[in-house]
Amino acid sequence: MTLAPIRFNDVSIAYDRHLAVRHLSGSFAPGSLTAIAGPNGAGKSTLLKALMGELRVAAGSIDRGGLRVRDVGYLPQAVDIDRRFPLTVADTVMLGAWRETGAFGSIAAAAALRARKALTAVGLEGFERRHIGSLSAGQFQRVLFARLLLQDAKVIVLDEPFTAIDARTTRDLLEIVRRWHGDGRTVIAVLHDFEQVRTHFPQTLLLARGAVDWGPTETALSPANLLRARAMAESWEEETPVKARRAGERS
Ligand SMILES: Nc1ncnc2c1ncn2[C@@H]1O[C@H](COP(=O)(O)OP(=O)(O)OP(=O)(O)O)[C@@H](O)[C@H]1O
Repeated sequence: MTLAPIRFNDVSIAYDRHLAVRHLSGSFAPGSLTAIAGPNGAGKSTLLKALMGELRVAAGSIDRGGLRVRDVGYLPQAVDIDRRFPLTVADTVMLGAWRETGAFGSIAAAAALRARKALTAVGLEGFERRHIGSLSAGQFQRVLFARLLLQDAKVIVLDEPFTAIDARTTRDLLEIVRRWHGDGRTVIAVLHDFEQVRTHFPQTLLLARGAVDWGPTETALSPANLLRARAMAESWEEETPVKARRAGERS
């Protein structure tokens, strides 16, 4: 599996004129397993959305190493996924194979077989006909991992995949992440649990709008870096009132 790095070249991303990510440079090496960690509002989801082409960069550039966005396996945050569609578990997993079957084409028997295997791999054998709206949060996350298995992407991007997921499901899904890494795929995951990051993710981007550190996890999550990230978060929380106070002082 040959891949080029995914490079961020001095990337800034804005909502209106508010910069959510500032001057980020660095790269995800092919086959790397990287956590993106940082305080609330640090720009982690924003970064993934820009990587997935959902947001345009305000400045700088993202080089996806020749990959098309549709070739990346992407799992958005659970809150961004609508489960009210009248889809079965099998239909949802099959969406991972749309490149082979065509969005409206007849479903290839081979892909259907792979879907069943993927469901077995995530511990949901026999769930094919269940409606996705009837699943628990953990079961639904397993379905979405089965869909990623079917998609067979070389780069996999996960946004808080284990939030509100129980310990057993998390352990099973982390095992799938470990296998993806073993296959040589590039995996990037936004995570909040530092212990999980330290145990399972060799590389970390510690983000606080800008990069605090990006490299081996042990170094990136050093106490000094975590303090810096917290201080940066406090400074952007205070940004608006400080400006207002200064304006007031001058008048
Ligand atoms: N659609 C939007 N419109 C305007 N501002 C937004 C939008 N989405 C996010 N933001 C702002 O951009 C900043 C970064 O948000 P983002 O969701 O990327 O952070 P995050 O690091 O993923 O946070 P969390 O850990 O809380 O999920 C925040 O200040 C947020 O309020």
